[in-house]
Amino acid sequence: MNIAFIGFGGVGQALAEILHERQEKLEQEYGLKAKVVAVADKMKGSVYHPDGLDVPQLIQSVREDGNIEAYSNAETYGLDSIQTIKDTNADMIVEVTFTDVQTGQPAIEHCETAFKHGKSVVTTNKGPVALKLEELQALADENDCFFGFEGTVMSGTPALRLPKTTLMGNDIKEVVGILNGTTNYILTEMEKGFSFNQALKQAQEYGYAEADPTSDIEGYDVRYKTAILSHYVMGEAISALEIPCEGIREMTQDMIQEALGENKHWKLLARIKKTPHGIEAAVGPEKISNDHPLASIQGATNAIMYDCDLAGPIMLTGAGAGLKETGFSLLIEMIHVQQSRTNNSFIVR
Ligand SMILES: NC(=O)C1=CN([C@@H]2O[C@H](COP(=O)(O)OP(=O)(O)OC[C@H]3O[C@@H](n4cnc5c(N)ncnc54)[C@H](OP(=O)(O)O)[C@@H]3O)[C@@H](O)[C@H]2O)C=CC1
Ligand SMILES: N[C@@H](CC=O)C(=O)O
Repeated sequence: MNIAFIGFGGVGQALAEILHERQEKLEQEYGLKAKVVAVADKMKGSVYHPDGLDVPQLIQSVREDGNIEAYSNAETYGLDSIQTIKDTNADMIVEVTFTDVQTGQPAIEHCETAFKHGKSVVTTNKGPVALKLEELQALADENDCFFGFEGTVMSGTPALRLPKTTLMGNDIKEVVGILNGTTNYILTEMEKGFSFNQALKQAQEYGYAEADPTSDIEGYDVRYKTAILSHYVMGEAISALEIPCEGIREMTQDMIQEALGENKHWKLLARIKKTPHGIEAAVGPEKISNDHPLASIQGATNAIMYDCDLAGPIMLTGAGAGLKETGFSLLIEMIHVQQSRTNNSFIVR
């Protein structure tokens, strides 16, 4: 599998390191020979070598020189993201540029270009999936390509694959979840007495927050994830903009402490419900009591509850953000692609 990274920030670098560190195990256990052949980043430059790049040297160039082009053994430098997708020997495009909650660009164009050139895409970028899932999936299918996006909801915790595979046969009536690591981290830290801004700064340092954290704080990131769940898991496409959405910017220390005094916790919740008139979804802060299953979810951990008609309520909890965790969500997609290539079978989503 020849891999090209489009975007090489926290998540991209984390995945590159995982691929390098687990190289032997991936090959032995899953037959996955993953070779990083190209990286294209907006400000940090781009490198390409058809025979593969040396990952430790690549990471060193980025972290020590702040520039990918400090890497010394590439064949080609300076390709832009579209040229990297079209004109290299990569067959797996890892789209990890920032999520644009208005247009989904440039990631949508990256995905379209890849599929039109017969290349598969794995991404953690919510824009293309929330805004263009149907069109992009159709284009991928038409060109015999894979489109993987597990990490768009709850990073490395399989919030999409679990309901689509393990819970098959149930009718999922309702989904409720804490779907943003940054805001859950902020709310948890505020309960310990830290200020909103101190907690946000820490979440940014840990790599949880979006490039523009407004998206986390105002709830837009959760709104996108809610749209993805509604479409992909609940089977009805709703426009993200139609989902009523309130974030946590107005949350004060007084509100947090008052809730604690009542044995309650503020949580930013996403709710998606099947009704006779179609899907109803909303995002907003709710004060929930100590005995609510989501009340104990702390820090960047997220959780989601699927209300299944046969299996009853099922809750999944795990990382909602984090670089290694999100890198893992991309790795699992690659392993699935490799296994389906090896077995000549359909991919288990
Ligand atoms: N971090 C997390 O925990 C999670 C992140 N995600 C999603 O994963 C994606 C990546 O996240 P993360 O790595 O944390 O974000 P970063 O901001 O660290 O990295 C994004 C990278 O994309 C680059 N970039 C932006 N535009 C372009 C472009 N047009 N062409 C090439 N490169 C571009 C940026 O370049 P430069 O900085 O040089 O301008 C930056 O290096 C985002 O979409 C995010 O929403 C999803 C789940 C969890
Ligand atoms: N900024 C997001 C990252 C994952 O989608 C979050 O904090 O959850």
